[in-house]
Amino acid sequence: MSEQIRVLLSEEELDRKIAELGERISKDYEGESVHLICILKGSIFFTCELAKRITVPVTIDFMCVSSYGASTVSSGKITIKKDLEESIEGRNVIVIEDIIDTGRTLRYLLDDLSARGPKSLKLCAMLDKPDRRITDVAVDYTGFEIPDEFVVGYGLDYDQRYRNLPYIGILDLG
Ligand SMILES: O=P(O)(O)OC[C@H]1O[C@H](OP(=O)(O)OP(=O)(O)O)[C@H](O)[C@@H]1O
Ligand SMILES: Nc1nc2[nH]cnc2c(=O)[nH]1
Repeated sequence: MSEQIRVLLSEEELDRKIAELGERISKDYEGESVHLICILKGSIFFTCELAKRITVPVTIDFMCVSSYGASTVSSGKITIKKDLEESIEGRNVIVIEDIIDTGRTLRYLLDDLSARGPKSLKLCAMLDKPDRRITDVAVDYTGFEIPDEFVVGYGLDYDQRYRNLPYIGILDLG
């Protein structure tokens, strides 16, 4: 096995960008509070770091969704594997994703969550692969646009491994 990982975004670059996003969110919600929805599993690291950089009151909940169909081919149909514990009615919700690729997951979440009556609903993604988009979805806060490469680290996995890398790397399967 000769998997190799090439650094795409260093820990320092990620730290700086997350601090910037935290500042923007804190300004946008001045005088209010925000309810962060962390989409498991990939977004755990990003959500934790971002939450630390937000200066308005923050609450956090978790949701896990997945595509189903044949094991390697997503049918594009999404199901909820773990739902939120708290109601989002009347709250300023920000959905936190590690990556937006085809856009299917965020499109589904936007439609599902907006029907639950939040006061506001915004999307925040650490990484965006615009070349892969098949459904139009507007992301309010984006960290980095990246090329169409398979990336790991900072929450992102390959077969459940590499989530703990402190940087984002391009995986070369050799
Ligand atoms: O824009 P899309 O094409 O819908 O892809 C993006 C989704 O794919 C990844 O999740 P994954 O299913 O790999 O689960 P994980 O976060 O548990 O690794 C990622 O965390 C997003 O939720
Ligand atoms: N780990 C990982 N998951 C993804 N889901 C969609 N794109 C990617 C990617 O580049 N890496």
